[in-house]
Amino acid sequence: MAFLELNALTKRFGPVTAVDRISFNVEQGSFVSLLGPSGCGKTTTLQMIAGFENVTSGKITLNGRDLAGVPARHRGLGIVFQSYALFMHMTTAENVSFGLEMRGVPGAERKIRVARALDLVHLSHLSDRYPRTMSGGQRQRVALARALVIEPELLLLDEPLSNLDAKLREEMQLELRRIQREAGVTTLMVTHDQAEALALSDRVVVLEKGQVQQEAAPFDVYETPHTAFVSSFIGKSNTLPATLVSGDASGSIVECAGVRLQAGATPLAAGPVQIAIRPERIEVVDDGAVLTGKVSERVFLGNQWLLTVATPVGNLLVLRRNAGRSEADIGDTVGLAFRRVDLRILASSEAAA
Ligand SMILES: Nc1ncnc2c1ncn2[C@@H]1O[C@H](COP(=O)(O)OP(=O)(O)OP(=O)(O)O)[C@@H](O)[C@H]1O
Repeated sequence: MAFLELNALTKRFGPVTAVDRISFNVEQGSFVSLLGPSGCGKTTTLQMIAGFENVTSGKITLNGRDLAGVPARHRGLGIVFQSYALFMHMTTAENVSFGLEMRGVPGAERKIRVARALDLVHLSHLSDRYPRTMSGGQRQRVALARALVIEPELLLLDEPLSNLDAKLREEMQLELRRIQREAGVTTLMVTHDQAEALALSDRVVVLEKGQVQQEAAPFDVYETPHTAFVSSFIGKSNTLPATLVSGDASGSIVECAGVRLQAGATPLAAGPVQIAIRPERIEVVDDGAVLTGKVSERVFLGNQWLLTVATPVGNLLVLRRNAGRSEADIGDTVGLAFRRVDLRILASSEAAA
């Protein structure tokens, strides 16, 4: 039995089904992200686990315990929200200590546990400071220490880094992972940021319109997306409508805008499909081009160039590593090539509907 189990969890607000029969597991000690666009039901799912929102149907089991009817304060959870909601009139140490006081933990033990939690988040030197005198990243650490000091069975994070600027956010991602590992706490994080989910998680659960689209390790979600939605939501992807002419476990042939292309393996039957290829899997080549096209846009990203190439099958994004020399320019004709396995066949959304 998994540590946290969601079984056909459903939430309806009147006619709106916000969460639609969601099922997934979280193993003890692991870090799982619930990832999806705005309005897909992430926060509602988290709120049901936390006990802040009633469940319409389905079941949540934590460490073998059915959470139905268990009030939020008895669920043993640590929670960090997007706005850290620190007590502004309390110092760092007082903020962290508060939850222990509420639970009647004696003073001497409180002191030891607060010191340990502050040490974990590297904030021991700021224990007497007030939140208003601290940076966003430091406040975020206080919020984490406050959630962890009660030694929760499960840590719930709702967009915990989204108030931080880009650079700090990257730093805090690494910190969050270190803290989670050191504390050994089972963690479920809600985010709309795919890069954050990939960087932090052991497993990613991708949600769309209240339903689980895919649940897998970050590498697998990126490399083998199950649907066109997952393919385009996680990383950049060129996704085009096509017709599957023939295909099996060894490879396939597709037709896209009248052009026949070799593609990867597929279990799907001949008919309408979508094809998807990552921009970094397309090479610009002098010989052996699969497609030829004209560069219509060029963006310099520092470590990479992002080209848009108008080809007979449509516009394709092509990502090239910056090797310290100039890149094909707007108006240039370029040859493009890719491995057939990198051209993935996905069920067309019309066919799947
Ligand atoms: N209290 C409510 N009453 C009615 N509808 C609600 C309520 N809370 C959420 N919803 C609806 O449920 C759906 C899912 O909302 P939810 O907040 O869970 O999405 P989300 O994925 O967390 O989005 P975001 O990233 O924007 O917070 C949305 O259509 C939302 O409008």
